[in-house]
Amino acid sequence: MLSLDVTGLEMRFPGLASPVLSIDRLHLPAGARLAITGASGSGKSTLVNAITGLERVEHGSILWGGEDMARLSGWQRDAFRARHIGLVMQDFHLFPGLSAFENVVLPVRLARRLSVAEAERARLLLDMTGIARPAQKIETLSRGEMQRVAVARALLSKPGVVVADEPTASLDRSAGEEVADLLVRLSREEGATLVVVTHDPALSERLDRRIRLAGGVIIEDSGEAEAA
Ligand SMILES: Nc1ncnc2c1ncn2[C@@H]1O[C@H](COP(=O)(O)OP(=O)(O)OP(=O)(O)O)[C@@H](O)[C@H]1O
Repeated sequence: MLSLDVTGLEMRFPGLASPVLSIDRLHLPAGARLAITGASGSGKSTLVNAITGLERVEHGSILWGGEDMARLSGWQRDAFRARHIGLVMQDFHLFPGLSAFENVVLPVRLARRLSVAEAERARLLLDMTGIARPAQKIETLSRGEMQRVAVARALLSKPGVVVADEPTASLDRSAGEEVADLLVRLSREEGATLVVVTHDPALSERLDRRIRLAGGVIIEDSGEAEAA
């Protein structure tokens, strides 16, 4: 599992006078579980894009276990993400035409030959996420099942951190609760730090710490005392 240290982070976009994100300091110990909340436009996705390396950071540092994401080139960030960060997105990002199993192993297969141990782990993760038929075509699964496949895929390479962006937003309540359960339980069992952007109180309340953004600034932090 990886710790996170964000220092002096400022994200700006062309044409905007002020930064859309401005974070002086955010420390997350390895294995912590953080919820990022805030109104629409408050900077949640920009923060996720910065800490996962999807967006280039020009001001500040983002240390995952000591490695500064802000100093890596584009392809180095992609490699770091593939190796260390499991991503779960609101709209699943699964590939139709492929089975549940094929979706879980696709990122590995695109990078290298799938080992017997990885194939075995993919089957185990699908079992742990309650997907009974790994050969079922992904487009025939329910939305809740699709997101559970995405959770299995995120965990396949034993990432040190799992980052989920609104993972329950497009699910009904019971499917959302199942996915929330899985994310919290499996990230703990697999020893991954967990960072979740969510509007869903049922999910954020299950995490150890909540921060709230407004105008790109952290305005509430339930863990400020411990983190100081
Ligand atoms: N590429 C961009 N160019 C210009 N402005 C941007 C860009 N991306 C984001 N912004 C602006 O940055 C601010 C923060 O956006 P961001 O998507 O991070 O918010 P959010 O909290 O994730 O919102 P939501 O909950 O609606 O997804 C918004 O005002 C948005 O318009």
